[in-house]
Amino acid sequence: MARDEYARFDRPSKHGSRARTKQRPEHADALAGFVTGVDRGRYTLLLAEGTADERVVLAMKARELARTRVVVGDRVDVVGDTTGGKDSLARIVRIAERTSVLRRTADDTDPYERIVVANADQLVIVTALAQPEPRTGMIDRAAVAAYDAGMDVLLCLTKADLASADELRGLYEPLGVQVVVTWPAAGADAARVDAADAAGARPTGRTLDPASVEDVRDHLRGRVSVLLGHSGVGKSTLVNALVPGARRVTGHVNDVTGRGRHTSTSAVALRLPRPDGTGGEGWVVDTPGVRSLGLAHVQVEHVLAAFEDLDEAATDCPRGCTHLADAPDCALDEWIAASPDDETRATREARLASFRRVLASRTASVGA
Ligand SMILES: Nc1nc2c(ncn2[C@@H]2O[C@H](COP(=O)(O)OP(=O)(O)OP(=O)(O)O)[C@@H](O)[C@H]2O)c(=O)[nH]1
Ligand SMILES: [Zn+2]
Repeated sequence: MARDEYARFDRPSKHGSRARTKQRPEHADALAGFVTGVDRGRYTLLLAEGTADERVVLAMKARELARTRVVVGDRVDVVGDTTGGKDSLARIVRIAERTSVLRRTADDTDPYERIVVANADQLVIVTALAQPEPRTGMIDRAAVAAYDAGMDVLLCLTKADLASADELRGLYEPLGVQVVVTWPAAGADAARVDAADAAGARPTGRTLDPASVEDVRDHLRGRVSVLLGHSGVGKSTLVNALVPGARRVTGHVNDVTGRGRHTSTSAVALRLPRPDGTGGEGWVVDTPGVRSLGLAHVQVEHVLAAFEDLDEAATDCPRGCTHLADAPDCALDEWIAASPDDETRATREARLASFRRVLASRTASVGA
């Protein structure tokens, strides 16, 4: 097991992060890079982002980092051949302190929860409204993992042409989860795509309604967002709509394109292009193969911290309170009782019910 997987992780403070680096200031000439892909010990980095010198560089880890995991989203320092030329290989010598870490669950082949993405701001839970049916247990668990990591949650509901989003909105909006909805563009394309789908050709080039895609883009702008979703929910369709020509821009060997299936199970960061095609306005990290996120390490207090009002109300809870519905003397029940009027009470009740449902999913069996 890599030691850093279990190194203590300090949540970034809402009042600014403490930038400190433990490493000695060697390699003063090192350049800063952003890890966009990892493939068998080779790291794809973007250097000089947003400048005329911006380039994609392939790198390996320096020997002193042999036992340290470098993941997509990491901010690193590199030395050596940083030209990005053909056959060039740079060396990663430092990893910046992470502001967040998102872990995938342990599974049969690997008993450890591993970090899959570092420094992400937001988790985008992509869920189809039908085909396949939405599973709130999975959404709840993903939300808990995100809140524990100090990330925001965006619920992206796809296939709105097939079913209404009202019910899911009602479940998650009380939590303060942002909800966006996508659906296919109307027109001749739809018939062609349906025929291709019926013939089993995939992934298809289904075109999403441009306004619905813009709405998603508005929520991603300027942030690092991790996209998580089960197979078939339309995640590839969405990524292709958000990042046309992703392969060309990022130069990955294992990224997502409109023409092939995922060939890798590793995460990859794709840059959201600006409308004029210059530079980027945020990153979307696709996580093929990640089915659910790790919850074993989750601390209730971390999750609670994501909800300011509940966090404040819970200061009167008994020591070690689980804050769940069956918790004796939980101050959150008192908070409801103390509502100044009926409307506030209804709002608080919905919020607490959502919070408790999400929190309870932590201990529910996987695959709920
Ligand atoms: N009706 C409908 N179908 C959609 C929509 N978006 C995507 N699809 C279809 O849903 C199926 C799955 O879409 P993908 O984009 O391949 O889904 P995915 O989540 O990437 O799944 P994997 O490729 O298995 O990881 C395809 O047949 C799409 O054409 C939508 O908004 N409405
Ligand atoms: Zn409590």
